[in-house]
Amino acid sequence: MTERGLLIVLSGPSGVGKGTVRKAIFESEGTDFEYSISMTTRNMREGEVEGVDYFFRTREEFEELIAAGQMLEYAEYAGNYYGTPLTYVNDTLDQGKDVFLEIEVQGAMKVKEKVADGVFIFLTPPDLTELKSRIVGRGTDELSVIEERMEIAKAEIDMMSHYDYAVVNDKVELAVDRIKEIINSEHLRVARVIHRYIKMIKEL
Ligand SMILES: Nc1nc2c(ncn2[C@@H]2O[C@H](COP(=O)(O)OP(=O)(O)O)[C@@H](O)[C@H]2O)c(=O)[nH]1
Ligand SMILES: Nc1ncnc2c1ncn2[C@@H]1O[C@H](COP(=O)(O)OP(=O)(O)O)[C@@H](O)[C@H]1O
Repeated sequence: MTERGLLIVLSGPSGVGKGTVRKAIFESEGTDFEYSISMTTRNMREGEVEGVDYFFRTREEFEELIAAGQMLEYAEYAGNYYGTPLTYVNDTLDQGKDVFLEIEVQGAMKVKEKVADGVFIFLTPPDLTELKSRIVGRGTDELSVIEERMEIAKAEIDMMSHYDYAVVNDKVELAVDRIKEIINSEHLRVARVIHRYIKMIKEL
């Protein structure tokens, strides 16, 4: 039997840089894990590609998949559904490959209930002033929405203690290196190494 892969969950408040750091991780050298493409009901943005950035679906289609038990987790965020298709994650882990999710906090907490041995990483801003300037700098939100997002972000930051690791996103390259180091060290945890040895011994 193949050893199951690791499920790695990167989460954190809106605007902290999850998407930016995730893309930088996948563009960097020496990463050997699979990205789980999420499903969403939000409109496709310019430059986005179906099946690359997201699987874009209608609310009805999304709700059918929820009802059929086909989502590992989902959350409603800014008026749209976002979720992780279950089959891809399960099949890929079963093949012994690591799977990487980049999702918001509510969804990450649901995954934690289901996959206790996942690696849960919380990306934090250096401070709240910097978080606000990143949300403002993105230029997609009006002032009232920014204030609302900041309130949500504070509540999200309160969830940090439920995670295994907190990584500061001060500089993207540093955050990428820290996350890669965490994943490498998780592979070296005694329980996983013992499992690998037992398997090797059985194959002798
Ligand atoms: N729960 C959950 N959140 C997701 C999923 N995919 C993306 N998200 C999160 O949904 C939020 C909104 O994503 P998006 O609309 O792409 O906007 P942006 O990342 O804020 O530019 C981000 O915090 C993502 O991390 C998913 O499958 N499940
Ligand atoms: N380490 C960083 N330093 C400065 N700006 C950053 C950093 N990481 C991300 N950003 C910027 O912050 C904004 C929010 O990043 P984004 O990846 O969209 O966040 P999230 O996916 O968490 O909502 C973007 O404009 C992005 O370019």
